This record gives sequence, C-alpha cells and structure tokens, in this order.
Amino acid sequence: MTNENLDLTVFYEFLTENTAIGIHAINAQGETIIYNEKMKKIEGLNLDDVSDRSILDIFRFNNADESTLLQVLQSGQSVINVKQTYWNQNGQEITTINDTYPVMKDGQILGAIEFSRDITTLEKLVNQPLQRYGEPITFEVITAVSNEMKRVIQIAKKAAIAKLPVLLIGESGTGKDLVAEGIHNATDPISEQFITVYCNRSDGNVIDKLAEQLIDLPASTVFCERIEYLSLEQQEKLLEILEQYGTEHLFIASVGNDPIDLIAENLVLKDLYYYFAAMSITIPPLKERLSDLLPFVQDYLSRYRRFFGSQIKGITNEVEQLFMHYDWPGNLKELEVLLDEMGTMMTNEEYITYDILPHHFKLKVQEYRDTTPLHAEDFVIQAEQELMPLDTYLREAETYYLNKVLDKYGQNITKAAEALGMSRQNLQYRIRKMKSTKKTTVD
Ligand SMILES: Nc1ncnc2c1ncn2[C@@H]1O[C@H](COP(=O)(O)OP(=O)(O)OP(=O)(O)O)[C@@H](O)[C@H]1O
Repeated sequence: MTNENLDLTVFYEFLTENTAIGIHAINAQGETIIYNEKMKKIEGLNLDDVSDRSILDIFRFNNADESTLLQVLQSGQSVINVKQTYWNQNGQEITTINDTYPVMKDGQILGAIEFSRDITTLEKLVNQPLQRYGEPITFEVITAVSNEMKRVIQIAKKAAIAKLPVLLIGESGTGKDLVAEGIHNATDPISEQFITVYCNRSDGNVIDKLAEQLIDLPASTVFCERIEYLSLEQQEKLLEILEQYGTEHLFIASVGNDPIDLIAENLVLKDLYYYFAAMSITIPPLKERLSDLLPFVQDYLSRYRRFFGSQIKGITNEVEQLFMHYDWPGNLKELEVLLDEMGTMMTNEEYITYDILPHHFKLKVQEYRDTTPLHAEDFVIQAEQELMPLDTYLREAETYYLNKVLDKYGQNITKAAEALGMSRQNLQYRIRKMKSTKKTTVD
C-alpha cells in the first residue's frame, strides 16, 4: 500500500487516544466531538465503558474548560498557557496548563479544541514546598478557630502523647498533612524524621521503597498519605511493615473518605484499617466549619505581607460573602491556591476585590452572585414582608450602598468619597456611625 492510500484517520484516532495530553474538541454548535482518554483521567471520569459521545455531552464538565472553549468559539482567538488548579469529579486536585484554539477552514470557524497538559505531580514537587509555612508545622500554625477544628487538635495532641498509630480522615485539602506533621512535632522526645509516603502518586512499589528506607532508620514518624490509593498488594506489604516496625516508629495514615465505605468498596484492607482505627481523627470539610475561613485568609495574608512586603490588608465584604457561600470542594487547599493565584496578579492593591478574583472562580460563584444581589432584597417592599420604620430602612439602604461603593473602590476612602460626591471626613463619619450601629445591633 502506498502512503497516498493509507487511511490516516486510524493513526489520528490512535494518537488522540494514546497521547499524554488531554484533548477536548467542540463543533461550531458547542457540542463535544472529541474527548480523549487522558481528558477523562484529568476530569476523573470513570466512563471506560461509554463510547457514545452523546452521553459525554450531558456530563457536567469542568465549567472553566467548557467556557474557554465556548469563548474561543465566539471570539476566534486562541487562549494559550492558562494554568488552572481545580478539584475534579473524584475530588482530586488537578493542575493543568491549557491551550485552546479555534479550528478554522476557509476563513470559517468549524469548532474549537483544547489541549490540557496535566502538571499536577510537577506542581506538587516544585511549588508546594514554597507554599508551605517556611517553618515546622506545629499545632499553633494550624488554623483552628471552629469548635470542630479545636476538637481535631485536642485529639491530635493526645495522639502525640500516646504515640499511637493515627488514622486521619477527611476530604482533600482539609489539612490532614498538617495535622500529621503537627503530631510529629508534638511528640516528646521528638522523632528523628517526618517521612511522607505519597500513596496517591505511587509508582506501584512505593511500599517496597519504604521498606528499604526503614532499615536502620532511627525512631521516626511515617505518614502514609491516602492509603486507599495503594493497591491491595501494597497494602498487605504495608501491614507487614507495621507488624515489623510498629513499635519503633510512629505510623500515621490518611484516607479521603469514610473508611468503612472504602472497605466496602474493596479499596482498603480491613486489617489495615483496624491497625490505625484506635485513634481516628475526622477533619470536617471547610463548608461545615466556615468560622475557620476568614482567620485562614487573615493568616495567609499576614504571611504574604511578611514574605513579600505586600500592602494587602484583607478582602472586601463582597468577596467575603462569596467565599462564605461557595462550597469549597478542595477545602482550605483550594482557598490557598486561589489566594496564591490572586497574589501573583496583585500589584499594590490593599484589598482583594471581586474584580481581582480569577475568571474560573467567578464562574463558580456566578449563580450565587446573580441570584443573590447582596442584601438588595431587603429594599424591595413585599406584601408579606413586615414593614420597617422609614429611618431604619434609610439607614440600612445607606449601609448597603456605602459598602457597595467602598467594595468597588477596594476600601479606598478618597476614591469612594469622590464617587459619592462627599468629603472624606463625611464618609469617614458615616462609616464610623455604620460600625457603631452594627455593634449595637449585634450585642
Ligand atoms: N487548618 C489549616 N490551617 C492552615 N492551613 C491549612 C489548614 N488546612 C489546610 N491548610 C492549607 O491547605 C494545604 C493543604 O492541606 P493538606 O495537604 O494538609 O491537606 P490534605 O487533607 O492532606 O489533602 P490531601 O488529601 O489532598 O493530601 C496546606 O498546605 C495548608 O497550607
């Protein structure tokens, strides 16, 4: 067969399905026409047995990807080198770099195609140590303002004293690594080394490597992160290690879901669970302990000021409301990644405003923002709503409006006063009045 007669489609199909780059293509109507294996892996879809693409069309894809494709379809302009960190359908943290191009023929747009490079592992190896606190993790560094988190720290302290095996249970980004390191640093005398075994990035024989490392190792803390990602064979090996070295070293393990469910799904060996279960600590997701959110942001920003000499003071009320209503599937890690991302975009702003939020995050909170104009419903007279005295109504309307304007200008009094057509002093007086009224109402 000559090259001219060769059906290249077969080669293109093979290439698409076997490349290490995620590919998602849509036609001019915005319908998915290519969605390759690697993209399914990146998105965490378990659709091996699905070949019919129409089923893929109804699947809820990552919003930001979808919209970049649609955006490119509309504009005809490529969008390249967009770095994104998000939590996929399996709750795994994924970082990708995406290039999205229009597909043109004879001056007409036929569709758009996105190439997604999965850089999760690289990102973790290179950047995460930098995002760390630059100091050993002790319980004091961990944000624990909520009662739930205070309880976690309380049990973790007991675990450090007892030096018993610990199982940390919690979604991705809830702080299991931090708590494990906190336990290590609270042991007395402190164990020699803190070793993390990354089971979720395992190369298949990570436990064999641990076994080699443990020979001649002085008393240390060994943290096996996300044991449910180990093969059952590797879990058996881990059990053997625990039997052999359990009295010498402190072993801590973590799982991302309810361990009983993981056992039922045959993802975790019952005996391995029993080994750790005596001291299990559940770290609730961020959405169930929202009182940790703002203190975490404040801690983050004060570190940011210290390390980078930045001016940043806080977040505006509007951003705070959005943060408090978003459900944070990636928990504090997602919030931290978001703050990192905004940090790189800020120059000399003092407040994080809605405008600074990255596009992908705006999309996530768009529905809430659209359906819930901030307190605006308070000013609409509804038949069933109890009427308030005029001066209360006017005071609330003033508070609402001043806050909106201050947010718009990143809390800059001079600019906000100018926009409101009043002097700085007048605005400052009104802000003070607003704050004292708020205090009186709360007390
Ligand atoms: N309570 C907290 N206080 C301060 N920082 C936190 C807290 N929880 C999480 N973080 C931040 O989030 C990042 C991720 O947390 P961590 O790696 O401990 O989560 P994890 O539960 O182990 O997630 P995974 O299961 O994905 O490994 C940490 O580097 C830390 O900066």
